[in-house]
Amino acid sequence: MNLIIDIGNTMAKVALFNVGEMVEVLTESNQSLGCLKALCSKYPIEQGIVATVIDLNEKVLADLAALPFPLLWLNHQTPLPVVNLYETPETLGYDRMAAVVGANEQFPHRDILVVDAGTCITYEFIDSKGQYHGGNISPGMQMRFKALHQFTGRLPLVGTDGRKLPMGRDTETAIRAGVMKGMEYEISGYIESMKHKYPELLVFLTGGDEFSFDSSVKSIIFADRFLVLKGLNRILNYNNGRI
Ligand SMILES: Nc1ncnc2c1ncn2[C@@H]1O[C@H](COP(=O)(O)OP(=O)(O)O)[C@@H](O)[C@H]1O
Ligand SMILES: CC(C)(COP(=O)(O)O)[C@@H](O)C(=O)NCCC(=O)O
Ligand SMILES: [K+]
Repeated sequence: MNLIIDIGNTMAKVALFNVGEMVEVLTESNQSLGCLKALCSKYPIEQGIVATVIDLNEKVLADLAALPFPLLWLNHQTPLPVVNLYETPETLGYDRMAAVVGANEQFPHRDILVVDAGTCITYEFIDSKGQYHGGNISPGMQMRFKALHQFTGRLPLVGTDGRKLPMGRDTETAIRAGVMKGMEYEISGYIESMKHKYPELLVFLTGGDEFSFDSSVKSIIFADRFLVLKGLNRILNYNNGRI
């Protein structure tokens, strides 16, 4: 069995895969992978992979070093099942690469846009030849709410809970709509503009931020919350015997 660890700027996601099947998944703090010990005693794990976009603290590093099986640290030198055309592979966040590897595994000969809505919203494009071209980095939902509060004199910190209107009628709904409708229009805009260039485009939506889509593009969207984990599992299997 494979241990898959995706450490983001907000949350760590840890999953167990038995060949291609995810048998368990946990979301927890990215400051203490407390679940590792329990998982190691619960499953016969043979190997693991870690992708992190943050510097890990000493405790997490020690816990990972103590794992009793080979661990692949995903980086710019790791062999990949797709072509990486990103011009700065050494600065790429490999959660982004894992997301397209996961999408490409499901639809290997399609042009795909992956939208990952987490701390940041990232937009990744991989073409039908399996070439990852890169994409864009945009503020995530919580970052938008926090920024409006932190960088203004009087705006309150607003969250997703509460009245949702297309156009705000008071300070709270104005901020909530500005963030949530802004994200939806941004995402729809990317999809619409990319569909002109790639008419057969498929779209994956992943990441921890759930939000409804009531725009016309819903038909070509595949929601797959575990896309990064699936991509990491594929990369680990692709490197079998090389760890
Ligand atoms: N248990 C949780 N704790 C914190 N945020 C959560 C949780 N579950 C979902 N979220 C939402 O998911 C977002 C984090 O999504 P995720 O894709 O894990 O981010 P990242 O990969 O950037 O760490 C947060 O911004 C928050 O809105
Ligand atoms: C863009 C990101 C912060 C997204 O991370 P996340 O939202 O998953 O925490 C991460 O992929 C990253 O640190 N990237 C490095 C810069 C780059 O990808 O070019
Ligand atoms: K992520």
